[in-house]
Amino acid sequence: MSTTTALDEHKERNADEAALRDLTARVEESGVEFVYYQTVSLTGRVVGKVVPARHLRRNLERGVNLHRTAMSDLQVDRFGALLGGGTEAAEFTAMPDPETFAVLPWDTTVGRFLCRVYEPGHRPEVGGRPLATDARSNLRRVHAAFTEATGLRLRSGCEPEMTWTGPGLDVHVKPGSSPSYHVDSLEVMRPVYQRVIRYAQALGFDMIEGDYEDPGQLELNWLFDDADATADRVVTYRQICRQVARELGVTASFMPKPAAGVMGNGCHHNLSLWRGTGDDAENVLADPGVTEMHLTDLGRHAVGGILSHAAGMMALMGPTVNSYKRYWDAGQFAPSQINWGMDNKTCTVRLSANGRLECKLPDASVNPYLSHAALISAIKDGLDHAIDPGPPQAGSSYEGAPGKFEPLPLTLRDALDAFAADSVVRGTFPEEMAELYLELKGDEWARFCGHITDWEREMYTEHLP
Ligand SMILES: NC(=O)CC[C@H](N)C(=O)O
Repeated sequence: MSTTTALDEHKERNADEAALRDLTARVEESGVEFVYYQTVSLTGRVVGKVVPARHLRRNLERGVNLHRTAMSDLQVDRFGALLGGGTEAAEFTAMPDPETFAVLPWDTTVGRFLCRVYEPGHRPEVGGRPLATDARSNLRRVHAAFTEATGLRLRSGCEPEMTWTGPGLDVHVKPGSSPSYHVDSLEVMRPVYQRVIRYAQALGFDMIEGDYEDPGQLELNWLFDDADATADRVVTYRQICRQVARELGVTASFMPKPAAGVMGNGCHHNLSLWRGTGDDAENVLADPGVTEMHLTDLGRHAVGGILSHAAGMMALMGPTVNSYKRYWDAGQFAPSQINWGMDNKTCTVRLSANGRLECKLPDASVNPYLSHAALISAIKDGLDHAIDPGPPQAGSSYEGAPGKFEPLPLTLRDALDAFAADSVVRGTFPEEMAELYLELKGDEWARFCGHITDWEREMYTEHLP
């Protein structure tokens, strides 16, 4: 008995003769000699292989093998066991998506494809199925199912902030003052932002604006797009920044909260929902006839869905132990309560423009394939059940709590428990993925709990006179 698998379908699409001929000609013309076949692991790490470009046709038709440890964030847990690994040399099949071909601007002899990963054909029970822990292919499936059910597409614009440190990047900050938005601060970052913007543009980003925020913190933005494309760009953007850091001999950190008392590195997701395609597409969150800040009914329900599942999504939006320090340090424009507001930067969801919801939970260490998949499910739940988000928060959320929604979980452990308990958010992912995520992140939390910090040494050491 032979059945067509998802892997077969992907292979068939890639083997379209005319498209193959076009692409191989393009790659030849570009002068690329080496090709990265890459994807991301569950924690957002870019993984993959390099193959000489002369094997391009074969790789497009059959993919490349990727060892299972690459996709399962192999790490040693606190008992010394390997998580998600195993002793057998199981290989998955990484199939490139032809439309993602790009030439690396920092070395034009290298090209890259982004892939989706499948169980290998020879495993009878699962052979040819999408790999359950492949977040990139999961987002595409979740998004396609959402479109099928609602006729809508999620568009998203992400704003990753990050901290640059190293020789030549220090900015002197006078006590009580801030370097935010100073062009003199931006000047210090000139070698950084110029390279990042040039590389990003060469990789097809429509870069729109950038600014200097807190010490060492740079935010460079690009135009929003379909959520799948934006998630790919967030991952590529972090790759670009790491490359620029290597070239300049400095450090590029997406750590969510590098220091207390200054702003953390957020990665706000600006969301809109579109019906139709091309020039006829309309954003259903706003009524084009109304100029003052408002939401349509669908928009209100989308906010209701996001807020109802904010706690359940938190472990994906703030995926590290350090993420939670960003929410604790109230007053630094990261959310700390589950609420929404009209152009209110202290809320979980800010209506940042008519028709645009800014979800402020995600930080710069987010895996954008997980965050967008979760947001799609939360929004769908909001639309399906006409969830009312209540009135917008007026004034700062840092003082006093409006009581409609539960508080945000404020440690990774609490967030993991909320994720495990939220069947809508958890159900966005194959169970195997949800379980691996809980296992990996639970282990990260446990290792942190066992770590003795400087704060404890200072707090509990008896310094006798
Ligand atoms: N400009 C801003 O809104 C700052 C956001 C803030 N850095 C955060 O952690 O989310």
